[in-house]
Amino acid sequence: MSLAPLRDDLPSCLEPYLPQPPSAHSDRPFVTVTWAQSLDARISKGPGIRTAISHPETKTMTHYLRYHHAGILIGTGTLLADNPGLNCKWVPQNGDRRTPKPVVMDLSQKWRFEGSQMWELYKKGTGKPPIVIVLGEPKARETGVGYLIVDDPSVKWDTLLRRLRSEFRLDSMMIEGGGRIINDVLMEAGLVDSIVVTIGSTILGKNGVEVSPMHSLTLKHIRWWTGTTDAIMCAQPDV
Ligand SMILES: NC(=O)C1=CN([C@@H]2O[C@H](COP(=O)(O)OP(=O)(O)OC[C@H]3O[C@@H](n4cnc5c(N)ncnc54)[C@H](O)[C@@H]3O)[C@@H](O)[C@H]2O)C=CC1
Ligand SMILES: Nc1nc(O)c(N)c(N[C@@H]2O[C@H](COP(=O)(O)O)[C@@H](O)[C@H]2O)n1
Repeated sequence: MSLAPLRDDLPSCLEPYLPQPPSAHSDRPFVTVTWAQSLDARISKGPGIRTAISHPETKTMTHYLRYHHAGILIGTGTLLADNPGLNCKWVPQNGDRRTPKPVVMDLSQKWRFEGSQMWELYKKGTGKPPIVIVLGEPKARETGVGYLIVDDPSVKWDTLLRRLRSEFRLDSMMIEGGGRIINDVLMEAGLVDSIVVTIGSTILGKNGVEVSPMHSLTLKHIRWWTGTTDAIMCAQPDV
């Protein structure tokens, strides 16, 4: 799949929200939470249903964000439903290719790298093998895969992100979903640096997976971009 061109005005719009050099005062990565939602705040038609929301030009924006992050993290629901590639297909004019390290949650070890879309992209040389978050020792270690072993089935985001930085040197992390993960991390005070939301001109209905955290969240430094059919909102949590 080739990408639509990146719209000229997007880099300057996104620039203040891109990862900053690692802070000497923090030992967690720079964290961006990003997703594409419908007008009724749904990110898919239902659990386990891969749903296209973004217009090709906002899909390219997502790949531009992937270009600027060291890692990209998704939850088990998304991993099993979407079989995602999680690589970066956007290439700047100078040809400097970069792709993030996928980080996937698979606590109960149901997923295999071999045969997945990530594996296909890795074999083609256009994607990296993932870090898999597992509960307890991995049942089988797959070649190329890194394992982040947790001993508590309820993962603490702050601890997890710090470990991704200290053990795997990932100093910026893009969290793409799904619903449970986004709703959880948005509620963690001081954990999220930037929020980038694509709003598609579609309505997905009550059965859809919703982005709506437990409590309200105030945003600051808000910026909007409008495209052919979608809008993008960039912001920072006001904590
Ligand atoms: N439009 C968009 O931008 C995106 C849409 N999606 C869609 O979202 C849907 C999946 O969302 P969800 O079902 O909410 O799944 P999810 O991807 O958020 O994963 C939730 C699962 O991850 C595990 N998990 C999450 N937090 C955990 C924690 N703190 N400790 C331990 N385990 C934890 C649990 O197994 C939980 O059931 C799919 O339909 C997918 O297509 C996913 C990503 C982006
Ligand atoms: N930006 C965006 N727009 C949509 O309409 C989407 N459905 C998603 N989904 C996310 O992208 C992942 C798929 O990535 P690959 O194209 O396979 O690399 C999917 O797993 C969701 O995280 N994103």
